[in-house]
Amino acid sequence: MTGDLFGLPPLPGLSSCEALVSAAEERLLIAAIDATELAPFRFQGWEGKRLTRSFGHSYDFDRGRLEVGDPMPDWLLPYRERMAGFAGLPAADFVQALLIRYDPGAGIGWHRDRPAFEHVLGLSLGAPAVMRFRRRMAAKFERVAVPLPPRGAYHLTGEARHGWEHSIAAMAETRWSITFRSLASPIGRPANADAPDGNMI
Ligand SMILES: O=C(O)CCC(=O)C(=O)O
Ligand SMILES: [Fe+2]
Repeated sequence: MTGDLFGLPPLPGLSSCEALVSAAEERLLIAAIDATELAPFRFQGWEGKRLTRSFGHSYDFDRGRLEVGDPMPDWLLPYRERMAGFAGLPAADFVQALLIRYDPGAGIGWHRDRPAFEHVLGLSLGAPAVMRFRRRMAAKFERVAVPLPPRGAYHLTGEARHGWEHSIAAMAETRWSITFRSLASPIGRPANADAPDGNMI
């Protein structure tokens, strides 16, 4: 575990870990994600290029509210345990799992994760990527770029989670990710607290 993000300027609230899973586990996880029915991310009638599937509590961007979907499959649970351990938090707090496949040309636009969630844990598989962070400071944006190496994990909380937007540029090669999120409060927040503040497409 490191807070220094491979030598880049630290972003308070962001910590990362270079190899949370082995190459063999990475292959199994990619196969398990590909064996799961994924669908293009939907946002208020728009379709994104990345393919996603969530389990447990999920935020429905079309309806603008938190919903409870299918339970997490068993193969995800040991990884939820390991990632929560890396963050020093109880695994059971992570009530949402999100699987994403970014094929070439797919990325994720500038956004903050929905306020219904608090801690965000991410695991990167496949092609390396860069997570870009920005926040508006007076007239210009302050920016930080954080490498997301395959098999590495990151934990977003505090300032990095709430004070900055993040995005991933369109991928040239396929990347898969697994994200676990905890709820901001035991019952989440009202849907009307969740007005979108970024382009999720
Ligand atoms: O793919 C990732 O690691 C990040 C995904 C993300 O930012 C999100 O789903 O909110
Ligand atoms: Fe995000």
